[in-house]
Amino acid sequence: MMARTPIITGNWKMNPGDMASAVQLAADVAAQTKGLEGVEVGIIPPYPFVPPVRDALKGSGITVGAQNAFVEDKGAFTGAVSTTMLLSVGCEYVLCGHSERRTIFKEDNALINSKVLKVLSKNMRPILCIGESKEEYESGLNKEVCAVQLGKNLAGVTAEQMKDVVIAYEPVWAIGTGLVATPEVAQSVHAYIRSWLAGKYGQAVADDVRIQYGGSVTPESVDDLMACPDIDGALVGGASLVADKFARICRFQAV
Ligand SMILES: O=C[C@H](O)COP(=O)(O)O
Repeated sequence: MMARTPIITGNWKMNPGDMASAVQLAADVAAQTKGLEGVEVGIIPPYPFVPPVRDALKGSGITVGAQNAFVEDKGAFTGAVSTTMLLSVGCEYVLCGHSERRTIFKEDNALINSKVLKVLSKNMRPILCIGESKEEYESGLNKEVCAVQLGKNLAGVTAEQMKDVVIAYEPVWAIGTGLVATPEVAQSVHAYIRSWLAGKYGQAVADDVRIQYGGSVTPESVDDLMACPDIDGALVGGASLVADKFARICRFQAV
């Protein structure tokens, strides 16, 4: 098994409110993570801010990704943005299946699967977000829900392609609520996800896939989460909008 390089990404969602603030935030994150080694740090801004954020991060080693992509390359698809366009402005990865896309924008598993395959076909990396709702969690169905999403969203993805896939386990009840999953709960689901991947692709492939945790990650919670053997990074929302908080998360101290 290769050592898995931890990956911390900041999903800015529909924030901050203007380009100047976005550039400032990116510059502050770059300054405050300077010299950091052994971890991949990424920022996932709204579409219009991708090129200026990319420029503000130049030389920092921080990568840039996109929050969404459409499955066609170009044409009459008003409001859509293609993977080709994202690649041309320097995006290295694309979030697929974020719960806000699943619920607010009604994306179903088949569409998410098409997006994962499209992103991979462009040699970009999908960050596939999965996770259960509060009701499903309370009914003890978290692993079953993840298994269904993995099966449907990774349909047609080969073992060879899995080296470019990052999975983000994001329990919906933990997103933006301050209710971070305990390290025990998160580790147990991450271990389950890895065993599911081993069942489909073999243990060697599963051992190399990075699995992020997402949902109310803060400087206070990151160290204990990152100390878990199957937690390989964090997908950070709210705390990624505050440079010193995000930088501290990137400097997690797993013991
Ligand atoms: O993509 C990020 C997640 O939705 C987590 O968001 P949050 O850190 O604000 O809970």
